[in-house]
Amino acid sequence: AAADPGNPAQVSGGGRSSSGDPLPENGFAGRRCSARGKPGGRRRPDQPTAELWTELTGLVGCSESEDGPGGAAEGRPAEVSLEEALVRLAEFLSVQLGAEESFGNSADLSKPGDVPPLLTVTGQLLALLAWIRSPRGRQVLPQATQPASGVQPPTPAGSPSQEESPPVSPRGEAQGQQPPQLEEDQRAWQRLGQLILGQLEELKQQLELQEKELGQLRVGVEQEEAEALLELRGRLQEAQDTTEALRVQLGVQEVQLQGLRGALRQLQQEAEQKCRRELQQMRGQLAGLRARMASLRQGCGDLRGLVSTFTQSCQGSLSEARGQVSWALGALSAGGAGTQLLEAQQGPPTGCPGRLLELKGNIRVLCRLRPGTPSNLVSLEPGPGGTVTTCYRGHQRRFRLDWVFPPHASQEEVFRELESAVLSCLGGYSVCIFTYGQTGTGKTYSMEGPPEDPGIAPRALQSLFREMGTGGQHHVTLSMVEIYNEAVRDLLAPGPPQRLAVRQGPAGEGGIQVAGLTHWDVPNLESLHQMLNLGRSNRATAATAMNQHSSRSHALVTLTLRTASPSSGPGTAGTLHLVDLAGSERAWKAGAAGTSHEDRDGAQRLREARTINRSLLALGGVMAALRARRPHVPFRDSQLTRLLQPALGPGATAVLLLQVGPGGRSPREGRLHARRRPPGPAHQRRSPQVSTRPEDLGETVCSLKFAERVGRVELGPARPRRAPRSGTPSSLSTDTPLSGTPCTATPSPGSPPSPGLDSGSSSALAPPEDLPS
Ligand SMILES: Nc1ncnc2c1ncn2[C@@H]1O[C@H](COP(=O)(O)OP(=O)(O)OP(=O)(O)O)[C@@H](O)[C@H]1O
Repeated sequence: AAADPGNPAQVSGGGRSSSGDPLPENGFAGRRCSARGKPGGRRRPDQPTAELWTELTGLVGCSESEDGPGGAAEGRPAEVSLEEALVRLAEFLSVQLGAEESFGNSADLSKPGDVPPLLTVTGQLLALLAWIRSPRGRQVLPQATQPASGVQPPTPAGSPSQEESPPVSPRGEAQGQQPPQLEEDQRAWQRLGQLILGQLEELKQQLELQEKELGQLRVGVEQEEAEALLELRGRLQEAQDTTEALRVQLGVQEVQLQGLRGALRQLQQEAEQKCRRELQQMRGQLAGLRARMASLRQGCGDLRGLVSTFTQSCQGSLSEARGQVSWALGALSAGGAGTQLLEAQQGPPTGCPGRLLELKGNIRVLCRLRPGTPSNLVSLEPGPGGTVTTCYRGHQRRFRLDWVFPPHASQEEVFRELESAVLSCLGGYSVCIFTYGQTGTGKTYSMEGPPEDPGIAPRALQSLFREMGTGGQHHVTLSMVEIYNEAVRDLLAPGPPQRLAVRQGPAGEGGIQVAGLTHWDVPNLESLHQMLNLGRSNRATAATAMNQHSSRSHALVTLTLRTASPSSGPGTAGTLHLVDLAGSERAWKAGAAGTSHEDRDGAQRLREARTINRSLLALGGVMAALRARRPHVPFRDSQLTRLLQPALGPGATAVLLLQVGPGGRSPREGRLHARRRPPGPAHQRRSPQVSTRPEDLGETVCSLKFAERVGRVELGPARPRRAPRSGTPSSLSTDTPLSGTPCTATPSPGSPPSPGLDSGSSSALAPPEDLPS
């Protein structure tokens, strides 16, 4: 149809040649050739629009050449029908339209002026195709293969009508005798062809334009793509670098995290351990505080007791003073004031020591720690109202005592605390000082002490004699006994120590009596020391001879101090008991026999331990009864308590010095110690090193318990005693002055008393005739 716009017959595919037409040169024939050269006749996607156009026009040319007479017979390209050509053109245009739309050049069909020519042309082609395929078209079209067929395709204006057009005759005839209708048709065809050609031209230009734009777009897109690709690659590289760096950082941070976690775990563990430790410490402190509170409560109770005792004592003293004053006034008014006042003045001295004693209380428990005591086992708060804390089998226990001496306390310091009690004997008070504790804890050291550093006994005697002066107002007597396996032996008796009988005194006289006990008059300090040495040597000799150990027996020294009574006055009789108690070891320990040849010794030790324990238990029982103010006090349960009855009776003062040390000797050690121990004063002996076994601490705890119990005992206010009018010395009895052998003779100074001693009276050591039965 494009080949010759002025010839509609060519468009309809009439079998004429296109001679003189410039288009068929590159028409369908060429297209056919290229279609053959390319299998399938498919158009390449990159084929430019100009080529397509050429191909299209070539198609029309081919069609025309095919229509020529005999053209197909000589190997010419196959005929293309008009319909096929139109179909292909429509296809092509619709593809083009699709391409335009895909570039976003879709037309706005609502405005008729904006409808693109390509769409109009395509629409007209489709209308033509529809007409060709319609029954009318099919009827007409075979005739239309001839130029004279008179086929009239539909025009945009709707003319000419197919029905009205006359039948098309062959071309030869039509050229000769063309009816006016046919001419009309031809003109219509020409107009249509021109219209189509114009539109195709316009289409071609648009296509070219679009191709150009497409090319530019492609280049732009490719450049953009390349740039974007480059940018993306750059970003990818950056991202990879960043990822790598982050990975490294992550690794480092993971390592740091691990370290931190480990540190955290360690910190947690440390904190837990610290918390546990602190908790334990706090528990210990709490337990200590509780114990302290309990002891404070107890101390409070004691203090109350002391206050009431003090009040009673004050009232007693006041009434006594009132009585004395009224008696003195009465005596004065009676006219015999001179002599009686003198006698009254010689009544019981109520000086400083006595009053101090009353204030301090009549049962006092002091504690002395031996040097070398491990502080992890026994710790203390020294001083008045001090405490001793033991740590035994993981349990801490605190004991409050009246006074606690530290390990470095001197003998002088210890005695200073006891001096007032000792001197109160001069005022008629009865004072008893015990040393109590395990073997090897320093009982003998504290009581006797070495010569260069004397203990309580020598200092007490010295102090008493210094206080008495040389006035000769006091009459001093001395007795010394030992209790071994419940046997009482007189250590000052002439000859080997004899067993003595202890009896209750006659009814009404009270107290106890020791038959045959020797009492020595002591004129001065030197004589006293000689007598004491005699007693110690007797004890040591006995221990050696009988395989005994001094610490397996209790030793009692009794000093009686009577004021020389004026003829009309009663005077006073004070007593000082110095008691070195046996070691407080338990029986199982003492009885733990070693080898077979030592079995006899073991049995002996066991018996000793039992009797010692029995006597100490009895002492504890007496203390408990006194504390509970029971009407019956079991003084008769042991020889020890019987002998101590006057010292623990009403109005007496008792001071218990508890010795605490690292532990005693084992029985085996004790035995060896006993065998090796030479006779002589205790201070001349050297005790072996004591053991520091923690299990020995059990003994210390028991001793402390005992001491604490004793500390709670109340004996009532201390009272001075009047000397009996009979003139006999008072020793172990309070109510009954006579309880032993009165000594009138005094051993000469410088020579210790002995059976052969002639000190002016041979009867001095003889058993008294008035010995109580
Ligand atoms: N405070 C102290 N300072 C220095 N040494 C002491 C002290 N206390 C005790 N000792 C020493 O400890 C050792 C044992 O003391 P001591 O013999 O007095 O004990 P003990 O309890 O009387 O024993 P035993 O019951 O066997 O007689 C002695 O060598 C003594 O010198």
